[in-house]
This record gives sequence, C-alpha cells and structure tokens, in this order.
Amino acid sequence: SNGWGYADHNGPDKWCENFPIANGPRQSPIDIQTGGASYAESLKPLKLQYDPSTSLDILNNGHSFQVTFADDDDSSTLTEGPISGKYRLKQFHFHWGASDDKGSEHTVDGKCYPAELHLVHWNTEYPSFGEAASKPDGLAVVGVFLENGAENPNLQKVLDAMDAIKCKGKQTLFTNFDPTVLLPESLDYWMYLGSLTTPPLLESVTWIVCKQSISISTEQVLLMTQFIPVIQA
Ligand SMILES: NS(=O)(=O)c1ccc(C(=O)NCc2ccc(F)cc2F)cc1
Repeated sequence: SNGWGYADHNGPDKWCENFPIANGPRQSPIDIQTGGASYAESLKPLKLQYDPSTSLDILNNGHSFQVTFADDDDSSTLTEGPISGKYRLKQFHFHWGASDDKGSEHTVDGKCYPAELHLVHWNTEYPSFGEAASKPDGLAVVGVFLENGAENPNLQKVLDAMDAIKCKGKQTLFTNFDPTVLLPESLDYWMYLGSLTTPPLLESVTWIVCKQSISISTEQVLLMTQFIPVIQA
C-alpha cells in the first residue's frame, strides 16, 4: 500500500522516503528530559476557551479517530501560554499502542504512557488550517498523557462513539462535547518548537505538553487497541 502507517513496510523508519522533512531540525515527538527544561518566567498560563457547540463529528481517519470542530469563528480558542495571538481548535485525536506499556508519542525521561491526546489548533493569522500547517508558527498542539488508572468517564463518551466508526473513512455526529473535560486539573506545561508527528511531518507546531496526566483504565486502553488494527509505535 502506498500510504504511510505503522507497519514495518510503511512505518516511521520509512516515512523519510516520501517525506524527507522526517530528517529535519525540529521533528516530533521527542523525549522530554525534565532535567534539561528551564523555567521561563515570561511564559503565561494556558488559556483554553472551548464552546461545546463547535464539536461536529468523530471520524476514523485510518490512523486514529478524531473529533472535528467548527473553526469558522473564534468560538473555541487557545490563547496566552507560550503563543502570541489566537489559535482556533480544529480537532482532537489520540495515539495509543498495543498494550498498557506503550502508545504515547512523547515520552518523559524515557517513560512511555499508554496513550496521548492531541488538541490541534491553528493560528488565526492565517486564513485556514491548511495554510497555517505550512508556517513555522502556524499550529499549536496541546498534548495530554493518559496514565493507567481509574476508568475515565469523560473519555468513555468518546470511546462509546467509536462503535459507529469502525471502518476507515466513517464518521458520525459528535455534538455538544466540551474537550475541557479531557484536560488535567493543572495546566502546567512543557513547550518546544516541533512538527506534526505523522506525515506530512510539517515543522509548524508549537508543542505544549501538559505535565499532569489524565487517567485511562486498562479496559479503556483495550477498547482503543481493538478500534484501529493499525497498531501505533
Ligand atoms: N499528531 S499531531 O497532533 O502532530 C497531527 C495533527 C494534525 C495532523 C494533520 O492534520 N494531518 C493532515 C493534514 C491536513 C491538511 C494539511 F494542510 C496538513 C496536514 F498535515 C497530523 C498530525
């Protein structure tokens, strides 16, 4: 198959063949080495203002499932934090693995989490997500680690919708969902300048990775692994 994926023949080690930027200077994900991070007094707290009425549908895009938001106005935005200006929420999606011991894309001092949530925003300096995706300050993605623990009822709302989109390309209504319920109580974060973690690997992402995780139960991880046969890293 010509598409990229996570198998031996089309996985991350092969992406550079069709996407040479894979060997670029600001590629994501990275291992966040907490000892090497420095506190920046100038950085502000994150300001996430989401309007649940902007959530539209949930889509199986073949690599993950993503909840897409209406981004034709400033109803759901990210401001402050490490960014300047205003970024609009476009979608959120997850990355997971074959079992509890792997799945997240970023790691913290070498520690892998069972899954990782990405809330994808684009800079309203540009006319659209597609335009912003090719600019060095075009995108801002908030990453949240999912740590093994209690069942997460807010996450379950998303997992329950997965039953209706088992095939690649399927989508179903997913309205009135407030992604704030998927955020940890503390929004303390690490930030760095990086890229999309999947092709086209564009180096346009200001990464904002929350220090605190949210919980996911073993059963919920199992549900995710049964969802898309394409096993992540
Ligand atoms: N995992 S991650 O958060 O880093 C990530 C976020 C979004 C995308 C994406 O939108 N890809 C398709 C896509 C669609 C249009 C476009 F212009 C560029 C483009 F990458 C890929 C990876």
